[in-house]
Amino acid sequence: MPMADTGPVMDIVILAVVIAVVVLGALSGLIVGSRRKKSLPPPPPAAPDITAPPAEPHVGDEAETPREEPRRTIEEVDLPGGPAPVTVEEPPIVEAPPIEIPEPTAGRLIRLRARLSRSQNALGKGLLTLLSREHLDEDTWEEIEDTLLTADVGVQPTQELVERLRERVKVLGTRTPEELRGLLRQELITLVGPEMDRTVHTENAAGGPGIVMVVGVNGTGKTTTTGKLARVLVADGNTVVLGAADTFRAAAADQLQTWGERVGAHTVRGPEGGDPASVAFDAVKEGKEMAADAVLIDTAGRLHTKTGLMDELGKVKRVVEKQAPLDEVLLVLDATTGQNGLVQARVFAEVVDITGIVLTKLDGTAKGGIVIAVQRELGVPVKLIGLGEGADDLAPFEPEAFVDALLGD
Ligand SMILES: Nc1nc2c(ncn2[C@@H]2O[C@H](COP(=O)(O)OP(=O)(O)OP(=O)(O)O)[C@@H](O)[C@H]2O)c(=O)[nH]1
Repeated sequence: MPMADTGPVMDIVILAVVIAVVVLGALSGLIVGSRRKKSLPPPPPAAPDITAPPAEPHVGDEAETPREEPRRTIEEVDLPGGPAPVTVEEPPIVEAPPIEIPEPTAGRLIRLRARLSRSQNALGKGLLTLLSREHLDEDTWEEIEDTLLTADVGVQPTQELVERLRERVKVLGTRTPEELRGLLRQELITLVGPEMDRTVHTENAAGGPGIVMVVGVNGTGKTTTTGKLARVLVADGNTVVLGAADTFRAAAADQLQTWGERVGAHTVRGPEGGDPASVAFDAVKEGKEMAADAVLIDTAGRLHTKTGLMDELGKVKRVVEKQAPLDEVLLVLDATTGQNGLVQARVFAEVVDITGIVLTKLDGTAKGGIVIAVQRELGVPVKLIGLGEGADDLAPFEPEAFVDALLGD
């Protein structure tokens, strides 16, 4: 058989075998590669598993130097035994609010007399002008009566005053302006009641702090008056503890505390809406522990229902009196509310035994005669009067100085 015929066939067979070997080799390489890949450990998670529970801290964890810590240079590193740099830490300067020195109480009414100018014009000057008329006829006396009524003196006191004036003018005969002024002054002072005890009782017979409860409708100036009274007492050399028993409004307690801080008086307060009686109790307790001269208790004055008010004030009073009797119960009335003020006075007098009245806002009214009317209504003296929003605009009430201020110079 000739060799030339089988040559090309053999070439093809050889080529096919070579290709088969190469393909098999490549395939087996791929399989091994993929097996290797599958056997590699899974890569660590990029971020810690936040769903896992937090690991317990281990001893020494905190000792690790945080990466963020700046590298220290050799100069900054302490050598053992070397002098440690002394870093003196300045204590933070906490500035205590400056304690104010309130104005002395003596002569306050005289200083503030000009504040009564509206009452002065309506009452004092009005009456003096009428009395200076040439003929004091019936009409003039009626006008005098009207003037007194308009200034809220009240019906009964007005009639008394007019009667007495008429009588004395008739008896006296002569009527110089000075004489008339003198007569009016005397009669007004008599009407105001110079003999009444107007001391704000802050001394306790048993030697503990005097306990003063301040009551009145919200908005009359009750909290402000409690704060101002604290100043009056501090000005007279007393130490005072304030009880913010008006827990109905948190702002009222803040307001009282601010008043106290200004004169260095400690304020006892409770949670908003808390029990007023327990605040009052604590205030008296702390006042005793601190050996304070006086404890002033500011109360809430919601007049929604008389029963509610009675319950609340009655409870405060009872709870306080478990420790010591009340020395003073001051009713705060807004002089600008006129007859409404008298209605309030009646309600409060039924609830607690009022021992003194504070008439506020007398600076903004022509109705200074309310002093006379309210005393008549309650049979209780006006002890303090408010003549402005300033911290020391609360004056002890002095009948003579008051009448002089009404009549002007
Ligand atoms: N012009 C004048 N304003 C006064 C006087 N006394 C108090 N006031 C003002 O009356 C407003 C009411 O006073 P407060 O002391 O907040 O009244 P409150 O009765 O305690 O009422 P609550 O705080 O709601 O319980 C305030 O703006 C006081 O500055 C006063 O004698 N003259």
